[in-house]
Amino acid sequence: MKTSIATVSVSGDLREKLEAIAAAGFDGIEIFEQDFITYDGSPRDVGNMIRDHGLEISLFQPFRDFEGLPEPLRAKAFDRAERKFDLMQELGTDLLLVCSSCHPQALGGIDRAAADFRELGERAAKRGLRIGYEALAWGRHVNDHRDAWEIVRRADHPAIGLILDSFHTLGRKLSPESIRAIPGDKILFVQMADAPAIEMDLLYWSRHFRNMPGEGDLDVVGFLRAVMAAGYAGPVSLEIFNDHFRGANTRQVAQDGYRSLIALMDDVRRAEPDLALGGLPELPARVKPTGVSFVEFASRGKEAAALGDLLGTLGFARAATHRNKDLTLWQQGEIRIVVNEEKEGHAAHAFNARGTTVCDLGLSVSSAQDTLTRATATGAEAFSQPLEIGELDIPAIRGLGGSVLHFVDSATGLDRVWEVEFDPIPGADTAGAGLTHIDHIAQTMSYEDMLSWTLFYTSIFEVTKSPMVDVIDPDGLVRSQVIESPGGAFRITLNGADTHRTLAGRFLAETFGASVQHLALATTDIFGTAARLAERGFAPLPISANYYDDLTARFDFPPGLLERMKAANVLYDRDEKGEFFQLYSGSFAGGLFFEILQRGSYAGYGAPNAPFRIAAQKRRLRPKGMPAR
Ligand SMILES: O=C(O)c1ccc(O)c(O)c1
Ligand SMILES: [Mg+2]
Repeated sequence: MKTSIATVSVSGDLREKLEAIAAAGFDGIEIFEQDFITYDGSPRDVGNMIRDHGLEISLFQPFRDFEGLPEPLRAKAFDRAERKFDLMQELGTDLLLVCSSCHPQALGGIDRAAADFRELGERAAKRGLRIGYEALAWGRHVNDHRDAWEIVRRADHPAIGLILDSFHTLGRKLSPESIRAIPGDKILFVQMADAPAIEMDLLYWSRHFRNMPGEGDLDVVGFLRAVMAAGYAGPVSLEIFNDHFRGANTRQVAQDGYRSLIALMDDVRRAEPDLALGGLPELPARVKPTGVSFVEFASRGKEAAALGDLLGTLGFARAATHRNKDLTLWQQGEIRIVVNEEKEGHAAHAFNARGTTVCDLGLSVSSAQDTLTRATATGAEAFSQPLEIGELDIPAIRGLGGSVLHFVDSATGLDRVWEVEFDPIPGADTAGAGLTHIDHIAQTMSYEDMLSWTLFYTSIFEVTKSPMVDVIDPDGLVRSQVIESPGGAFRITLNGADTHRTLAGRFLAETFGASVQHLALATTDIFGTAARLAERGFAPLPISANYYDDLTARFDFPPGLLERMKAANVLYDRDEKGEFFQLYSGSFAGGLFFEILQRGSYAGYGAPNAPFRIAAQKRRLRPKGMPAR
């Protein structure tokens, strides 16, 4: 299975596109006519430049409004095709994509179209070229792959075949199952695209909202399964028209594309084990995360002391120090927070760039090595630092935003790192204020990066993603999406900020693009924990009295509960499964904060409370006595 991508899918000029596509690992490209025309170089030079990047030209496209035309338009269409054949031969590609006609004068009729294609096939064959016919979802007469196939079948010419595009089939809610019956060698090319489930005009949806397989809501795996089951053996290509991608970082989009394609082909291979799908790298199945092993802050000096004070008021105990490095382990229940004050290495760089920041996350997984193998096979960069004697080699990769993700398992003893590399501090009370484990980690990013991050997690781990929800900040919108493992042992919330004026956007600006903005720590007794935190001098985020007045209007509470929540600045929500309580710390280090929650069987994240929490945080940011802007 060779990989390919249409040049329209990434930003930049043709040379920038090729560099990024080649660096990401693709075997070939579909050259979009527009990208060729806007480039200042002869077709031969362009062909050579593409091959110099180690890429094949899998296809040239699109050729529009060909079939079903009355004379003299018909003759003109053939002349146009001959000009494109010349160009293809100079470029060095043998396959042309013809998309179904949208021409106002195009006539219907399967036999008429088949006759046109037979003649085009004759002309193409003379030059050793091939033609693939694709049904656009909005084609004038042909907008269904089954009709396109019937035309190809009746054209009955060796140089004429079918091109399938997942968007045009799935976007129209057509079942891909009929593809299984098409002879595989008559399918000349396959384009893959996903899209978010939004009701809108098909053409507009396709040209602006397509995204990488796995980033949207279409059943792209079901589609490609049907194609492979038909016996298709050609390249699997991405053709993504997306407004954000057109303006985004070229390399990032190309890398995301490669990641999505490898994960997709692997899903198909697993779903159709009887098919021999050659040429795909062996990679382990998605790995199940079983929790968060540790969160590591880069900090130093006074900032580290302030962070330590805050951790102390939250009930954490200094539990151990590293034998070789300037690392302190703070622990409470199963929660481990490492404070790294090293002057060299990754954490030092993170601190120098951003101040106190979460520089590393340790995830507990079933197999650390499998996680590393799968992550690097899908394009992640392995990360390592020099080890001293007695230190464990914990597999790690670079996450997005420059952070590092470590994978810890018990099978190979990596979870013993605390005993192996650290000296315990005697008498540490790790029961603390009753915080038991990390419920979730909240990562903030610019909205444009959200699809990337979601794909990163969903392609490596066995997790599901929730629908995106809007969180209203007084100064803008933040979009939030949850990634969680089955059973919820591992949960990440991704928050995409549109502007620098939102709390999330401000955090990004102040920290130069850090990612972890808050850690949510679980207790089974929110009021008991709140009381113990108060004893330690913890100052919760004050919540307005109006919030509690509104709560009484929305919910019925047993006597006394509302007063207890109000006194402890506890926020409340409820779903069919249970009740949810949360309270927050103030912010530190450019906008980091902690959340403390009691969830029981409640499945959400308190989204209805987010606007009130954000408003409360913003009130505290404003200097005293300053009116609201
Ligand atoms: O939007 C279009 O016109 C268009 C062109 C070529 C394609 O392969 C396609 O899927 C869509
Ligand atoms: Mg297409």
